[in-house]
This record gives sequence, C-alpha cells and structure tokens, in this order.
Amino acid sequence: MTEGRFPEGFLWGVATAAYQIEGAVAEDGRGESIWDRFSHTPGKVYQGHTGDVACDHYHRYRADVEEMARLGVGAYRFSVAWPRIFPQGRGQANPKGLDFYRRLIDALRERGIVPVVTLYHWDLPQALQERGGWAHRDTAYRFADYAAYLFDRLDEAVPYWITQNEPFVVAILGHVTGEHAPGLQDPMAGFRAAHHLLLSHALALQAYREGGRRHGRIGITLNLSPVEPAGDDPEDEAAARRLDGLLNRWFLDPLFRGAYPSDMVAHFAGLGLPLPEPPQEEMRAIAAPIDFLGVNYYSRQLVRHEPGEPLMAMRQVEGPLPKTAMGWEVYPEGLRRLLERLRHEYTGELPILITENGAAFDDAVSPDGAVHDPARVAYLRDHLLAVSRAIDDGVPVRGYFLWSLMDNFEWAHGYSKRFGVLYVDFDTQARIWKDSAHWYRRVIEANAVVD
Ligand SMILES: OC[C@H]1NNC[C@@H](O)[C@@H]1O
Ligand SMILES: [Ca+2]
Repeated sequence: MTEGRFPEGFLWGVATAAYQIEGAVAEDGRGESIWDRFSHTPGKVYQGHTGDVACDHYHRYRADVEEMARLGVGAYRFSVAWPRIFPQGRGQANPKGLDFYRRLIDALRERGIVPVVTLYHWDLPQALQERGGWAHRDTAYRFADYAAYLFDRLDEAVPYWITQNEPFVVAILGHVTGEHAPGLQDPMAGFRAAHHLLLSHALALQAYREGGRRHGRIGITLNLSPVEPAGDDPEDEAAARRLDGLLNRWFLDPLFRGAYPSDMVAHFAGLGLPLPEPPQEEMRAIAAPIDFLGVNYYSRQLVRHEPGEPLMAMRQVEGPLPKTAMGWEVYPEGLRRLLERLRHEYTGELPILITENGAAFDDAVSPDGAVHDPARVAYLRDHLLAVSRAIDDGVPVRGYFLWSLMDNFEWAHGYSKRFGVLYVDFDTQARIWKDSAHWYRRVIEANAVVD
C-alpha cells in the first residue's frame, strides 16, 4: 500500500454529539439534562455559554445532512439525547423525541450516509442525577432500558451502536475534578461512576445480544492517550504509569481482561480509597465480546511525579510540541503508537473505529469570505498518515470520524473552541466551509491522504 492510501470500503465520517449541536432544549417534550443544569450554573462554563441553541441542529438537520452529503462522508456519528427519549430518564417515553431521530436517520439514509449512534454522550437526564446519577448502580439499569427501547425501534436502520462515549471523562471530570457536569469533587463517586458506566455498557450489550433480531454492530468509545514521563527520573516513569493506569487501563483492562488493573487498585487502596470488589458476574459481563472498539484520540499526556498531589502523585506538564487552541500537543505519532499498542495488548483482530480525531484552532472568516485553517489541515493530514501506517502494519482500523462536522458547544469552553471543518457563525447560524472541509472532501473522494 502506498503511503496514505486507505483500504477499499474504509468508512469515512464526521462526528457530533446531541448537547453540543442540537439546541431546542425545551422542545417537543425534551427533559432537562445535567448539562442544562450545569451550563446554567454561574461560573461553570466560559462566559456562561449554554447549549440552549447551540447549532440549532434540531431544526436545521436537513441542511446539515446536505453538507455531509457534499463532503461525501459514508457515515455520520451522532448521539441520541436520552432526555428526549425519556424526559425523566425512566418511565414515560416521549414519542416526539424518538421522532426527531427517525427523521434524522431517514434523511441520512436518503443520502446514503450510514448512521453511527452513540447512546450516551454526557447528557444524563437531570431526574436520574437527583436519584444519584452514575454514582448510583440503578442508573446503569435505567440506561439498559433506554438502550433496549432504541434497539427495538431503530435497530433496522442503525448498523453501528456505541454504548458509552469516553467513560473516563464522564467519571473523572464529572465526579472528581468537577470540570464537567454534574460538577462533583468526590473520588469515591468517580470510581463508582466509572464502574457503573462500564456496567451500563455491559447491560446494554446484553440487551442487544439477547434482543434476537439485531442487525448491527455494537461497541464502546474510549478516549485514549499515550502517557509519557516529562523527564528521565524513574519517579516520572512511575507517575506516567499511574496516569496510564487511570486514563487507559482502568477501562481497557475490564473490557478486554475482565478485571481492573491491580497496580492501580493497590495504589488507591494505599490512599485509603478501598474500591469495593465488584461482583464477578459484573466483571464477566463487562468483558463480554464487542464488535468494534471506538477510539477517540487527540494528543498525548506528559507527566511528572508530584508528591503533593493527593490522588495520583502526578501533575501534567506542557510539552514542547506545537499545540492546538486547546493547548494539546500536535502528536500524530502518538496515534500510530496507540493503535499498535491496542492491537498487541488488547484488541488483536477486533476492528477499531477512530470515532473522534480533530483539532481546535482560532478560526476566523477572512475578507474573502473563506476560512483558511492550514493548521487544521496539517493536523488532520498527519493523523491520517499515522492511521494509514498503523493499517499498513496490520492494525484493523475500519473507519475514521473527524471531530467535528461543525463548530459546536465545547463543554466548559462553550463556543470559544472551534473543532469544526464547517465554521458556524452563531449569530446567523450560517455554516461556512473551512479549507479543511474542502480538503477532507478530496481525501474521501480519493480514499487517500491528499496534499
Ligand atoms: O474536546 C473535543 C471532543 N473530545 N471528545 C468528546 C467531545 O464531546 C469533545 O467535543
Ligand atoms: Ca502505507
């Protein structure tokens, strides 16, 4: 295979998530989510930005699907907002909520675009948070009910299901650092949430497998990063292994080996965080076979030993490489190395989908009306070359979903960070193709990296 070419049938896509693009947060019976509550809580989100309107995708989805068709994508990864389907998280369903996703899926299929549906991308119904949220085991069972409801009604039209998006971020940023909804700072809640997120995946997987007439493939998406020591001090090496243990192995080991990483369990026990031994049948269910692993990759982590840091005795440091607007190093080699590691240590021949990769840069509309984003083109180009090299080495990567179709609500950063290949003017809701969109269209058309 020549450098930068992709296999026949490689799945080219773009990715979004409900709360980040839909808006219409009180329309057609949608219930409140923890991100509605969090973003409306003063001080939590940049300049008080919220997802109330976002990209108004709930109303503009047909035009957005047309843009995807113009890009030539074969697939579109989006998430269903649980609070549209079950406004209270459980009990009474809201048919109007389901109808929106039926309309969206129909529009996609009319254009020959395959829907890739994420069941949970962070917008937990607030009513469930009030019953304990992800720190409460019952939420995992409510999630399985929600998943089964969608499987029963949408499975014929949906060939790919993703149960959870980035459980590390949901557990740690939502329950330990407090940067994300529900904004807790309680390590035990974080570990309980991590387990219940994995349990929710297992229960949804069981519902899918036992549902009989299932047609599609089901997997889970993890945010994964290589973790490297900032210096050559053995203590820094140990700190890197600890962060690797929490960021990567805390989720990969249960899913592929049926147990939490013992070095980390011992580490936390040593801190007086005795993690309850999960029931063996739960760990077996979590390790049940999936059809693909979704990988979200952005950058690497660089760490130093930090004796004073209570949970991990480490701190993340800024690296020397060029950075995106998020302050994340541009490190395409890390993606190839991550894919090689996954194949050798966890996934073997299991198909992998890159369910997110992309970059934020400070884009602006230039006088000629275009948006010139050479740094994003370079980022995407180098990361696609890294994927191509991994595929050449035998890693079974089957698809790539660019984060994101369009600029959107970047969580605690609000609308200040633009990840889209389509620029969104949030005053007019106009979508403007950035140079990277024109470039990505040519990549898809060629099924290869182009200049
Ligand atoms: O930070 C960029 C993206 N990372 N993964 C989850 C998405 O919701 C984010 O927008
Ligand atoms: Ca090659």
